[in-house]
Amino acid sequence: MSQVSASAAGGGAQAPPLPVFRIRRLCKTYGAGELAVHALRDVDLEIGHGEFIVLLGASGSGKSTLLNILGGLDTASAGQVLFGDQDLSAAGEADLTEYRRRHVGFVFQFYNLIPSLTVLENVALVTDIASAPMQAGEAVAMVGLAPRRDHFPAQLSGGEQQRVAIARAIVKRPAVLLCDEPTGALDYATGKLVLEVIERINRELGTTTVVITHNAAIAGMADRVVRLGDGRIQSVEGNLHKLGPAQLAW
Ligand SMILES: Nc1ncnc2c1ncn2[C@@H]1O[C@H](COP(=O)(O)OP(=O)(O)OP(=O)(O)O)[C@@H](O)[C@H]1O
Repeated sequence: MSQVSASAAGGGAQAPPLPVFRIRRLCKTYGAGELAVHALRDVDLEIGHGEFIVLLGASGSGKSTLLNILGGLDTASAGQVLFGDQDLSAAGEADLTEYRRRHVGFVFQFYNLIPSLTVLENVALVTDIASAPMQAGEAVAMVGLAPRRDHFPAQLSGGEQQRVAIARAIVKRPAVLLCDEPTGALDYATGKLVLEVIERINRELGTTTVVITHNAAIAGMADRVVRLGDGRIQSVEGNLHKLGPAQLAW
């Protein structure tokens, strides 16, 4: 995976980051015949190393489908998705499982923590299947929950549980962090705290990050904002001046 982990060697400050993902004419169709749903139609996109992408679009526009294909949870019907030099669109189930384990952290709207395990244990669980994880305690500290590491999920607020889910996603030092509505179940202030954690991980670990949201204000945090509509890319816009979560208002 040298193409993914390398920086833009010798490229100078203006060089664009090396692509982590190269998506070409990606199509995803669910079902067949009259019942066919064209969730993605000819999507072309490159996502650079360390980029923070916000994915916007109406309900049903294909955001989760794209994220799931990037994360190896779903497969393309046509077209190509390259992760570095690995062709995810040609990968079998075993290779996709290995890809997810090694390279991808997922954060969903609902936290899916194991209720009978403490914060630290929920995070440590993942380190067994990772090749070069950080210490579980380090990941818990990164999301600001060191004082709560021995608490159980039921003893935590929604935002704290989401931060545990983020610690679990990043403890294996994934190349890619994929977040599907990470603040969807949270109130304003808590949502901002969670966005701060995601932004910090992107900045400090250089983790390429894709965040799906219905909240257009979050777009201010992105390097680039990708809008989907009816399975197609409607626009891709760069932010010259990224905003921190504290500067966002909605
Ligand atoms: N497993 C599936 N079987 C059939 N159709 C599906 C399946 N998954 C998604 N779809 C359809 O594909 C289209 C895109 O769905 P997708 O979940 O990617 O949209 P989305 O933009 O993430 O929507 P939302 O914002 O509501 O989560 C929708 O029409 C959806 O109904």
